Amino acid sequence: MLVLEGESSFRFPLPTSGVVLIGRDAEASLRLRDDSVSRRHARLALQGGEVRIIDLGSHNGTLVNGQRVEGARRLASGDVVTLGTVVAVLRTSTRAAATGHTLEPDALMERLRGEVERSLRYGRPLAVLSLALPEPGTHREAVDSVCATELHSAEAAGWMDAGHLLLLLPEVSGDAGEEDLGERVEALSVACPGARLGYAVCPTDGCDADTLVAAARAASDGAPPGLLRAASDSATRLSLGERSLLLADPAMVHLYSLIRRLAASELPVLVNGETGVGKENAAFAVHHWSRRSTGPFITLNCAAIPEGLVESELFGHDKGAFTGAAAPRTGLLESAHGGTVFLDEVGELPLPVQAKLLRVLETKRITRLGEARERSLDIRIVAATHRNLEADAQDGRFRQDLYFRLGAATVLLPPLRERPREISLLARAFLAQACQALGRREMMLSADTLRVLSHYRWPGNVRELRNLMDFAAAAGTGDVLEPHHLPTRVTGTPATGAPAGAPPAPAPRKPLSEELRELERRRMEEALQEAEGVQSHAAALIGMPIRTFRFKMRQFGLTARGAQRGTPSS
Ligand SMILES: Nc1ncnc2c1ncn2[C@@H]1O[C@H](COP(=O)(O)OP(=O)(O)OP(=O)(O)O)[C@@H](O)[C@H]1O
Repeated sequence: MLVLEGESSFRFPLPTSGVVLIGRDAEASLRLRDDSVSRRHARLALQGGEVRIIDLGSHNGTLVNGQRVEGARRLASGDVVTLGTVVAVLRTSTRAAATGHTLEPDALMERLRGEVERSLRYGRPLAVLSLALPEPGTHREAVDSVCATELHSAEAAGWMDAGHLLLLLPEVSGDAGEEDLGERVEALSVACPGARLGYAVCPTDGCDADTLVAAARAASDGAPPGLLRAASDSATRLSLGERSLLLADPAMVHLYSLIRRLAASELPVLVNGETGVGKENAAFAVHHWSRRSTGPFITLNCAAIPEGLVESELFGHDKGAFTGAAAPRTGLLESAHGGTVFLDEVGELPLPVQAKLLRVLETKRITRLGEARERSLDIRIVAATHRNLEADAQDGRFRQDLYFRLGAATVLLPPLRERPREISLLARAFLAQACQALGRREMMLSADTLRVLSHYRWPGNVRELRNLMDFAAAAGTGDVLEPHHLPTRVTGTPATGAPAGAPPAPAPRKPLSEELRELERRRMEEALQEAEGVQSHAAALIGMPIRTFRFKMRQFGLTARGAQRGTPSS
């Protein structure tokens, strides 16, 4: 029920059954302040989806749609109730009862999987709203009652555990100011003061049910009490000097708090993970958050240096130490004095160099090649590898004592494919950066592209994603990045190749979904022009629900006047 009192309006969620006392009385369930309202003004009786209002002998009377209520009067959705100068509008009865919406967790997830599929296939909006109770188990009845009165028939809700309710909201895009989401949030906040709410939308925050639920839950858990947070706002941006990192996956967030703790110690750290996963960033974070942050951060990729040169690179040499050593040279370890050395691909270090490195770490002293004197050295080592160093140490490919020394603290970074929440987030951030660097207009990722990216295995991890977005920004001509702009290794579409002398192959076809989307975009543009930019008219012209129309306008980068922000590249 929407209540308008004085200068403000608020929503008052009605229970499915029971009695609601309306008035200025401290005991009234719907407590009003206006002097025109009697202390015990009226009573609502709710049962089996039916709502009746009874005037309790109020001084100024109760009216329904302008008619004075005598005795009990049944209310229908949309009825306007006047209590003194306070007005209340009822919205109910077209909604199904609570039991129809509240599902068991498994059934809810099954339903969400279906909704995600539908959303991706037809480009329809879908939002997942998570509510975290202030105390598990409290306010459940009030929240259930809101679900019963507020959910449309296509929507569903369910308790995922004692403290979290999940709502599936098809056709809700989660846009700022969107009435549908706002109303739900307001009603839930009234029913459960202090509840934290978060939402995720498909495909921006995830292209599968589990990712969306995780994103919505993370957003609700991170929201301040009584407030709503979007999953897209719940990512953490870490600024490490000139480096900027985006973290959204809970595992990554926890790993970076571990790194922050480790940074405070002087322990060597071993970072493990596939290529391009962000190992150097993690190593830099150790340095940045340590007392050494004002000292140098020196990187050596052990795999990139010819075996014969590694030793002199690391330890330095005296003049004439070997053929070609025309002048004395400071090694990398020495030049990192007071700071941190990042030894990337440490597993590739030759065994004799490993022995020498271990000695340096143990004695904190270094001897240049060809020199007899030792110099004291104050460095911290952060090493990284994509290999299983423990297995290498067991098999004798890596010195066990050095492995124990370097791996005193180990940080294992998960591959990008295991952080689905971060794929779309990083893709959008990298694409925006690349467009800015090229001085070109911003590009958007279509829903299909997000889906393709979320299903790709990312063998090159974050680096591959960054390179891909750089390529897309440089090569793409339109404002929307579609799957056919991506390399075939990513889309999985086999390249079409014809043997020499064969008749010319027909023009490669685009997937039907893309052709349909282009047709849809064209029709929407035409409709917008015909309706002279009035969106509701344009939507009506092509028989599209206005909310879907608005959602797709943003997806396609269409403006209200029907002028496209750029020509689609095809
Ligand atoms: N969370 C993140 N946010 C933003 N950029 C990231 C993130 N993680 C990695 N990157 C970027 O991805 C690229 C690869 O990261 P990085 O060099 O740290 O990976 P790596 O694991 O050390 O790679 P390699 O195995 O090749 O040494 C870099 O451009 C880095 O800035």
